[in-house]
Amino acid sequence: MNQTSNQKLNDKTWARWSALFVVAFTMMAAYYVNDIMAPLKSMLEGELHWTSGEFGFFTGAYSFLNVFLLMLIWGGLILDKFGIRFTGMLSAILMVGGTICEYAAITRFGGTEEMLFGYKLDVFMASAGYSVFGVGAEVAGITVTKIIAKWFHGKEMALAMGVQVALARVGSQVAYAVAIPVAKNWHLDTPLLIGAILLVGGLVSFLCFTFMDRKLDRQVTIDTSCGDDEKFSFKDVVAVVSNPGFWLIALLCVLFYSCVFPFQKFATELMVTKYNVSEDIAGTFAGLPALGALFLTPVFGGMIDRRGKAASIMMLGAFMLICVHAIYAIPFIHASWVAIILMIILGIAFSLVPSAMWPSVAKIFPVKQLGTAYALIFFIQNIGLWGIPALIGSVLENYCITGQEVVNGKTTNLYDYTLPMCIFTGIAILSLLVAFLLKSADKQYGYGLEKANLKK
Ligand SMILES: C[C@H](N)C(=O)N[C@@H](CCCCN)C(=O)O
Repeated sequence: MNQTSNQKLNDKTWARWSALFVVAFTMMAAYYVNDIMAPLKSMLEGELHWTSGEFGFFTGAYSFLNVFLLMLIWGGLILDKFGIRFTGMLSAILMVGGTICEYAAITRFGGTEEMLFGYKLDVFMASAGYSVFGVGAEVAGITVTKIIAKWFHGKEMALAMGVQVALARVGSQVAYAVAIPVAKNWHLDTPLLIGAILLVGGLVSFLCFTFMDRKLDRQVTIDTSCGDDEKFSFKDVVAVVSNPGFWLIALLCVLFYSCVFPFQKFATELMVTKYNVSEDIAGTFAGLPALGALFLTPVFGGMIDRRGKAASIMMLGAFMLICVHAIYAIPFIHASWVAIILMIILGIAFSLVPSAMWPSVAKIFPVKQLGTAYALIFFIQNIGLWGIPALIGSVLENYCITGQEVVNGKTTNLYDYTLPMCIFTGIAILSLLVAFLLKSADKQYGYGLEKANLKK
């Protein structure tokens, strides 16, 4: 009896997993909206006359405010000052607001010739909305990591983090699979409208979480060690950036993710133009890495927990990435089955590296510096997520147009993707080099990355 009354809400399995699924739904909606415009690149070009450069600018806008206004750093500070409930709600509101702005840009001003600050009004406004959404999505990302740390402290924390990332991948995969069919059957803006509705659902679901979390806080003194330890402080910033492991993980993170997320944004068009995949299913192909990662991330996470070898696995993932991008770059291979197999291999790499990388952060830094480390790594990662799409879009527009085609009265460009794929291959080679340096640093500084997480 006494034992039951001392039990905190997160001691109950059903309660902590319900809390996880509730916040994971918000993140799933966020990942859907993050990826929903990518498969529509050619339609944006045909219907709204967006160039590849404009598409790249729009795609990179996700990270613009995070990088140039340091929003991830402020987000970290707000998270520590005002807590997970306030910050989570704030980020969900930013995601909804940004998406509504993006939707209004496309519906109200789509295809306009009006200019603002040297950009077409619709491109500028959609990018501004996507940028605000990006702040919400990234801050929500660190907030959810902290929520899991609080609710699963001393429990199945790694599994919970793996399940949350896996569920987020469902959002991505659905976005890639449905965007073109939905846009063709209804309107170009319908997939985004669905995203806005999902995000409102995500906001409501986060609101439900706040009630659960308030109840948890009201119960017998919750072990606050995790909350206090994760506070963002400038002393911790200095400690984190003085650690060589930080720079290697952050570099690997920016290089690896720059080869995956930005590549996926252009992959639908690559499938159609180079591998003659039908437009209706090209998005599903582009989303395959997310689908693979959905199943494999928890599996590889469990393997690494038991057997270790995280540094070697990051090297293997980076090597697989080089092979995938290098084969995509070969100009004379046009078989669609090759494209599918490469996407599956990319999915395996996309499961291997994150399931080894994120828990490694927890091995390199003490708990009190973890929140700071994650915020700074996300910040550096966002530099790549901003710069690489803009670079690829501009390269496509300036060097890769090979002709034009008219489909249903709408003119779109044809592109040769050899040069962009060579750029992705180059970045992947750098990521392997950094993964190798990380493995050497692990030997030198004894981070224990190759050791199993679970004690036998
Ligand atoms: C894009 C975002 N900054 C990111 O890196 N997301 C990761 C998951 C991070 C989980 C950290 N606990 C992803 O692989 O989607």
